[in-house]
Amino acid sequence: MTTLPTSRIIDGKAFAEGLRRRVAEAAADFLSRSGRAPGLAVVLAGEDPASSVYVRNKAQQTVEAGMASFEHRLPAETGEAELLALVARLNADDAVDGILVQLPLPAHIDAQKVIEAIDPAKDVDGFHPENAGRLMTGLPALVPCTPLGCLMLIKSVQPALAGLEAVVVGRSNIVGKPMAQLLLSESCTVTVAHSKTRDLPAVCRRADILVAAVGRPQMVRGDWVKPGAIVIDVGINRIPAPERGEGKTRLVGDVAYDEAAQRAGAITPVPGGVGPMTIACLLRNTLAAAVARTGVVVDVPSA
Ligand SMILES: NC(=O)C1=CN([C@@H]2O[C@H](COP(=O)(O)OP(=O)(O)OC[C@H]3O[C@@H](n4cnc5c(N)ncnc54)[C@H](OP(=O)(O)O)[C@@H]3O)[C@@H](O)[C@H]2O)C=CC1
Ligand SMILES: Nc1nc(=O)c2c([nH]1)NC[C@@H]1CN(c3ccc(C(=O)N[C@@H](CCC(=O)O)C(=O)O)cc3)C=[N+]21
Ligand SMILES: [Mg+2]
Repeated sequence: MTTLPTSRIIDGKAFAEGLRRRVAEAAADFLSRSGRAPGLAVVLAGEDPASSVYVRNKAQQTVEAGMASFEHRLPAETGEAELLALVARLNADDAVDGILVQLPLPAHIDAQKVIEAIDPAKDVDGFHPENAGRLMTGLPALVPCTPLGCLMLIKSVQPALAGLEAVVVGRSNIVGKPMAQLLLSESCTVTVAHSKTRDLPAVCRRADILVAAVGRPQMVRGDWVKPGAIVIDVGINRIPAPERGEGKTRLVGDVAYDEAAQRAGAITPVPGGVGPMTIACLLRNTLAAAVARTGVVVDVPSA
């Protein structure tokens, strides 16, 4: 009788704690060498429920890492011109090394215009076209936090990625595309799948590294996973959980975890996988931006 090996669970929460500790040490060095702490400004316009989880966790962790946190909570009715004026002030403020404008923005604001207004040197999300272009051309860049965190987790279980087949499901500018670019930089053979991909299960089964960034709860099934593959679940989906009581919800990823864990060599859980890495990488990018802007030399953790 044969039994399938159970996969290694990639503990993103623990990895993120370690990363935040290293960032905090470097932030303390930065403070002692420059006379100020690295600073992160977060702008939240309106009340998106998914964003509020993220903002809550992040503000606390910024301060715990020894960085200055500047919160700007604006009403949902805030005009585009007003938001652009705030970004201009943050660009000019020397105490601010990183600027994050929480997405999605209210529908009356052109998000792309706001992203392009951020000083690329302070663009800790890595969403500005200048940083996206630098990543694509192999120049030093601020890299989007979620894919950077995913790459760190992948490398934690498989340091040598050259030649591996990677499949990224999802092609957004904030997750799928930069993830594909990072894996290409590691010399993986990269396939980017999306809603028009034909026979997605077969495409996924080719993957030694499978990254799901789709936004569809538990879409990736167990039999889409090649035995032994590394599975990275970026999805954050809140679904009803009547078993927990009336009106209760729970978080699930884009991967059917229990099934996939039967076949994967290693897999990230939701919660406790990619999510905590996104915040840790945001702090890492804030430190990196502070270093690049000032020339103060401290050790910035990298993937
Ligand atoms: N853990 C974290 O830190 C973060 C988690 N997230 C989560 O990651 C997920 C993805 O986010 P994001 O990239 O912003 O999402 P988007 O909605 O911007 O992009 C989703 C992508 O998935 C593709 N897609 C949708 N349906 C299917 C399908 N049935 N088959 C194949 N592909 C499909 C879309 O294809 P097409 O382009 O053809 O429309 C699109 O490229 C969400 O659950 C989000 O909440 C996001 C950011 C950070
Ligand atoms: N400009 C911008 N940059 C972003 O990076 C950005 C954004 N806007 N808008 C929203 C999405 C979503 N996102 C998450 C980050 C961390 C968790 C996270 O910490 N998740 C934990 C806890 C979740 C929980 O317990 O509810 C986990 O998965 O374990 C979730 C979601 C960043 N985003
Ligand atoms: Mg991000």
